[in-house]
Amino acid sequence: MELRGVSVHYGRTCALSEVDLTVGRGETLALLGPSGSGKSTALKAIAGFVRPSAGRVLLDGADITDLPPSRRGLGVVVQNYALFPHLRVADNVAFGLRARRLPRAEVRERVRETLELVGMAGYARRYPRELSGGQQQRVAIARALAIRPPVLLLDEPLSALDAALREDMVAELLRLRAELPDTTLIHVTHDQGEALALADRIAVMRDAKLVEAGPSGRLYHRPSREFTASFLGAANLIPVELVRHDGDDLVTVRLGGRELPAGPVTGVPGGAVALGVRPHRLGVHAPGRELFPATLKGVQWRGSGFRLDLDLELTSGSCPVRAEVATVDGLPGVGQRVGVSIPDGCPVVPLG
Ligand SMILES: Nc1ncnc2c1ncn2[C@@H]1O[C@H](COP(=O)(O)OP(=O)(O)OP(=O)(O)O)[C@@H](O)[C@H]1O
Repeated sequence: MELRGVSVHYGRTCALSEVDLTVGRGETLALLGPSGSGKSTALKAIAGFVRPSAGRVLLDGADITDLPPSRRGLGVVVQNYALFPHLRVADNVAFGLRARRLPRAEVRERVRETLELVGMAGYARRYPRELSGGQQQRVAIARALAIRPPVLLLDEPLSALDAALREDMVAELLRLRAELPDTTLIHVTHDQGEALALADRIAVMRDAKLVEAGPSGRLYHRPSREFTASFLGAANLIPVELVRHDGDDLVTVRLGGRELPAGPVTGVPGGAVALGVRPHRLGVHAPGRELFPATLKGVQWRGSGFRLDLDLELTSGSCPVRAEVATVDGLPGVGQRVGVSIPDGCPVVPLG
């Protein structure tokens, strides 16, 4: 599946701006970004629900930009499942097969197989209203998969479910993916955990543009853009000065008058840079000579640990950061000064 320079406008709103993106066969891609960044619009352009104002959509090298959705042969699952309420589960799943005029015996067999695939074999005769939200979502996925589409498009398929059910469904989607190794999955989400759990590659979107796309591990560990570092893994971005390159992609940076080994560094030009430090990698202690001085601004207990809001004191001014720690025993109270440790080897990203 390929998008080549695809733009979409709704009236005067530009919802997608010159997006280039390729997804390989059998690959799972997450389109990740904040609300309104254009993720759903990108999915709709692939499905054929909106017409690009520029660019082309290709499937297996063939240009499908001008084909109506029904002739693209793709599977689509949207946020609120949209099952046909007056049809039983089996008839919902059979819908696309009957539209393709498959023989009855084949339809019956395919429905049985597909319901089994999503763990809903025992529910064929129920109506959608007799199912839970998670079960309805499984049926919606079965309905999209029944025609064995080469590409399955999922638009926030888990957003209507509660947190526990969402985690079960992530496990379910992973299992499904293993059973359908040739099916390409494109998954729209604003949840970075879901994207990291499910996707081989992630495409990060912001303000109608593709910020960066790449293998999930690379994007998490070596983001090359500030927005990727902060959105994927909620890294603190601490402005630093680049002192020197130490070979490969390692560097030395200066922070608060001290030098610190850092990297990987990806695609940093001459401009301003920041250290991307995940909240769980910051250490917070009583003040000490080897530590960076900070003020403790707030403490939130999160059950499994604490979230601390701090103001890191730098020569250039203060920088708000967030830390996640297991305990606050021995720490001064809110409003007091603390010491922060920053590990070596944090990624460096260009600012802006
Ligand atoms: N039918 C429409 N008419 C006008 N503007 C639209 C329409 N659909 C979306 N938009 C606008 O286009 C932009 C991108 O919307 P889109 O739904 O693609 O974002 P998204 O990243 O999927 O957001 P969310 O996570 O909230 O669903 C937004 O500014 C939105 O307000």
